[in-house]
Amino acid sequence: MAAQTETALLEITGLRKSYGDFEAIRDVSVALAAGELVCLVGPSGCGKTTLLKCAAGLMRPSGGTVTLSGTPVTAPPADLAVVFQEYGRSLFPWLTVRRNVELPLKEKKLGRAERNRLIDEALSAVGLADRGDAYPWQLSGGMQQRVAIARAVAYQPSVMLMDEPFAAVDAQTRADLEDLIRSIWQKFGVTILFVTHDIDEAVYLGERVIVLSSAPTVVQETLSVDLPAARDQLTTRADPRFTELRAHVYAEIQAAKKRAPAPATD
Ligand SMILES: Nc1ncnc2c1ncn2[C@@H]1O[C@H](COP(=O)(O)OP(=O)(O)OP(=O)(O)O)[C@@H](O)[C@H]1O
Repeated sequence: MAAQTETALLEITGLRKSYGDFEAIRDVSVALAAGELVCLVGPSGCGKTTLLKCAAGLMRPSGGTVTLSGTPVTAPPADLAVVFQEYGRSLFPWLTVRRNVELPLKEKKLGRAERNRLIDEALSAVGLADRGDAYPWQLSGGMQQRVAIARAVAYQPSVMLMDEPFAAVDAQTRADLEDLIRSIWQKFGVTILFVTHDIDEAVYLGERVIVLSSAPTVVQETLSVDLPAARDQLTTRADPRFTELRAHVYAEIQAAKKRAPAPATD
């Protein structure tokens, strides 16, 4: 663990969060090395969104620390992007796809040519090179989520935090978007922390899967996903090792749901 800490890009240490008397997160430590793709799963209501908001500097934890490249995160850092589940609410309907992707780039002091290059590259990475002039409401849900992903990619963050980004799309689109995330991760080398309640998705996407307990939440287990890096919806999901890993994570989550929380130590 010590070696990982030394090289961590995003480091969450001893994180705690209570809402009034309700103890949501008791003690969570997660460290991501640069270029890792890590999935976070846990029972419903265990605090996945809370954890991500604290990691993004959008919410102040009750205790513990978050650092990005060694710098404490107390507000949303410039080199971090978040993709939320509700793409419908994260895109501006009165702006075209291009303008939506461009919006956060305006904060960076870039020339127009460079800005356009980043927008083009991001839209083509998500397969929307020819839809730049469309408005979000003219696109399907899956396409709108691609726009939200393109916006994050164009921003060139060192870390992308994704909060159940595919929960609201149909199964076929979801499979396509999962493959899109793997390809973006491989192409841009971005570090990704991906939150999902879907066990299959976590195992399919992640190089590591972190299983959280029920609230008050602790890390129940960290699992290394020893599947080949080149993943494919048919062959990977038919791989006996995939089945083993998903059964293991499923059992861990069931155990987490049944386990009575330990009394607080402080
Ligand atoms: N602003 C708030 N005030 C009070 N309680 C809250 C608040 N936000 C979240 N909670 C509670 O904290 C716990 C964790 O919520 P959170 O949304 O982080 O969980 P989650 O794991 O993302 O849930 P899900 O899997 O259902 O999306 C839940 O019990 C929730 O009811």
